[in-house]
Amino acid sequence: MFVIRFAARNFRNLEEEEIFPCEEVNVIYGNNAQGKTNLLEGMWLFTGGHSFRGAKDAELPRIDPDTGKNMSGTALAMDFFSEEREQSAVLQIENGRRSTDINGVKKDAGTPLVGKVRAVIFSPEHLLLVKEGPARRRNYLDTALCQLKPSYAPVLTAYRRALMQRNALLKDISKSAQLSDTLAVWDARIARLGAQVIKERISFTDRVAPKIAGIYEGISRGREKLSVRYSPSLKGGDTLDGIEELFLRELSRTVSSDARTGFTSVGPHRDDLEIEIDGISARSYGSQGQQRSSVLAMKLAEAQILTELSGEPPIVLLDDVMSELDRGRQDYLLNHLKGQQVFITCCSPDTVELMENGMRFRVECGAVYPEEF
Ligand SMILES: Nc1ncnc2c1ncn2[C@@H]1O[C@H](COP(=O)(O)OP(=O)(O)OP(=O)(O)O)[C@@H](O)[C@H]1O
Repeated sequence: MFVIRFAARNFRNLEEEEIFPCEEVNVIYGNNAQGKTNLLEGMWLFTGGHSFRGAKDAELPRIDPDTGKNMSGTALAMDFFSEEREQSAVLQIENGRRSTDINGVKKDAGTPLVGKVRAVIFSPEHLLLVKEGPARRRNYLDTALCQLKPSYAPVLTAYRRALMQRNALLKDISKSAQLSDTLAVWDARIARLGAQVIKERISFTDRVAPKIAGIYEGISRGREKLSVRYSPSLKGGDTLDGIEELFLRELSRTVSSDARTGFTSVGPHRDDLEIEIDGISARSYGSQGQQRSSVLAMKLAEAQILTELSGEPPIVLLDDVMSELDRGRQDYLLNHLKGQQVFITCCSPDTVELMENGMRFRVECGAVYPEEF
């Protein structure tokens, strides 16, 4: 899919702006705090999700510089090509509430947009995927899997609920020992559901890992190798039954220490995705540029998976991705991402000069100026 036209009115610092991007790479550049990210944020909202910056809807309308209050009439519009036809959507935000108009059908909510416009976003916050602890990496796998396989979400939710119940029971067992009989019921449930979660995550990782490796090879110009591997807290067990059996054994082996802490110490909620560059941990040893490149590769691989899923590539939004990348890596992003529409924000006009094709837009004080090559 691709965006044909995007317009914003009274959104953040954008008063009344409209762009007609190209189908390939679009660079949005300008000094700090001019409105580049605001533009990407506006486009992202058409996925039906929350702001990728964690902003509340009430923060999105333009603040009147005279009164300091939110202005009314905040609206975003997007014409896009998807499912072999031109479509249009309008998103209005008033008093912290969203309403939509999709191809002329009005709805009093933002949710009807979900699945209409598909996008992948990289923002500086996503660097935590490599820099922080395993929870963010598990979340990367779970989010992708929920999109890829609708049957995964209920299994994951049921696992989390069962885990909470078991943890609550563990805390009570320390006060009344006869409750330990009930534990077996939860152990059986957790082992069955947890085995499914692990199995799905392993097969997703096997599917996405070669894509991530291939993209990283392109970004680093073949100089470095990135590998991602699922790292389960339960070692061994290949089949669903095998993992379930192993899980049950481990739950019973760790029960006394778990009862002391009130927390289940083994299972998919403790697993990780190992990310290594040339055989060493990207988290512990990776440079800023390597960590950035790793997350980018993971995000671009997510776009490839979404393409396989829906039959058309999502739009790719890359916010502030260029800093800390050398010219070779910048060149890859500007000139070698083919077959999908990309929006990249950056500050430096020097970076823009590397572009061989595509469109560029300069942003200044909330105004967007398309520029000729
Ligand atoms: N609701 C709002 N109303 C008016 N202005 C806003 C609103 N929200 C944010 N801004 C202004 O938008 C500007 C920030 O825009 P944005 O985050 O897009 O910057 P940017 O161009 O991406 O900068 P950087 O390169 O530093 O990331 C700031 O000047 C901020 O005050």
